Amino acid sequence: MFKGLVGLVTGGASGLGKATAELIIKQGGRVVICDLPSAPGANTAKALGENAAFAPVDVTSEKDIKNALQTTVDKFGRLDVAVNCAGIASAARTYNFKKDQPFDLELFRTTVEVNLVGTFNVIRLVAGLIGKNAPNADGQRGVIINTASIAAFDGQIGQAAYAASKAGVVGMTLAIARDLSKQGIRVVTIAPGLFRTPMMELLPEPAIKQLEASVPFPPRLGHPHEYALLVQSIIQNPMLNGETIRLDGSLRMQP
Ligand SMILES: NC(=O)c1ccc[n+]([C@@H]2O[C@H](COP(=O)([O-])OP(=O)(O)OC[C@H]3O[C@@H](n4cnc5c(N)ncnc54)[C@H](O)[C@@H]3O)[C@@H](O)[C@H]2O)c1
Ligand SMILES: C[C@@H](O)[C@H]1CC[C@H]2[C@@H]3CC[C@H]4CC(=O)CC[C@]4(C)[C@H]3CC[C@]12C
Repeated sequence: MFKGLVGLVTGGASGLGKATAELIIKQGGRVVICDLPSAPGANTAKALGENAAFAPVDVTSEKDIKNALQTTVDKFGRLDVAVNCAGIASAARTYNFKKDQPFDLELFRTTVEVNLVGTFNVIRLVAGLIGKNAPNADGQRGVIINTASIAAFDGQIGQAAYAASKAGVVGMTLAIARDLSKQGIRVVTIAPGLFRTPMMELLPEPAIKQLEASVPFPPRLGHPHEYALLVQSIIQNPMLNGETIRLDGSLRMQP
């Protein structure tokens, strides 16, 4: 299905990104895993074989992403699909009245910097390489897929920074799709609900079980592979563009 396709996945050493990289390889594609130097990206790529490579990056760094794109060209000669999975999350109320403390502004800045600015940094740089591809019969040169969160719409208590960062990803999706449309590059965002990943497992198991029970159907956490299946569908369907797709078992989060 993806024979000849070259993908780049940020946050590809863990969770949803790792599942996406695994699916691209399984479907006959090649993939560059971009993740922090401290992440197990090299081992993940090694386990996936010769069609996978690791590029250590901070998504907020122009230099790192340009180096990753050079690695992509050196190893695989092109780029067709970029998937932005890199992200961080935190929980703190806007004002903690018990401790008489406002939300830490550096935490807010860092959350937006990684999740929103980092995602845009990757988009604005991968677009240049994807745009060099010869167009297919439909005029398409490639696809960029971003990861928001249902927190962009249902932001829970303690999620102001995370919700703002993810709402920004949702908000820029259509504008970027329009910017890149003449070059035949589609841009789609996925807003996942609750998925069993290391990020989710930052919560204690009882809290995870409680969140899990809140999902109408199926009443469970999503499997990272199910996120990757939506990435596959987006790649395959040329009419998907400029939209954010919730992937959440019809969950609407309570405060
Ligand atoms: N797990 C969920 O329930 C859930 C729900 C909605 C949205 N999301 C989003 O999905 C994406 C993937 O999350 P996950 O659950 O797989 O989490 P995860 O923590 O397993 O993976 C996130 C990856 O991003 C990497 N990363 C973080 N900051 C980075 C940076 N500055 N530069 C490069 N890489 C960086 C981490 O090293 C990690 O490998 C995130 O954007 C997250 O906000 C997750
Ligand atoms: C929909 C998902 O993106 C978010 C919904 C609930 C969030 C979790 C809430 C608790 C946080 C605790 C923390 O400090 C680390 C991040 C969280 C686990 C956070 C992760 C994102 C989700 C799951």
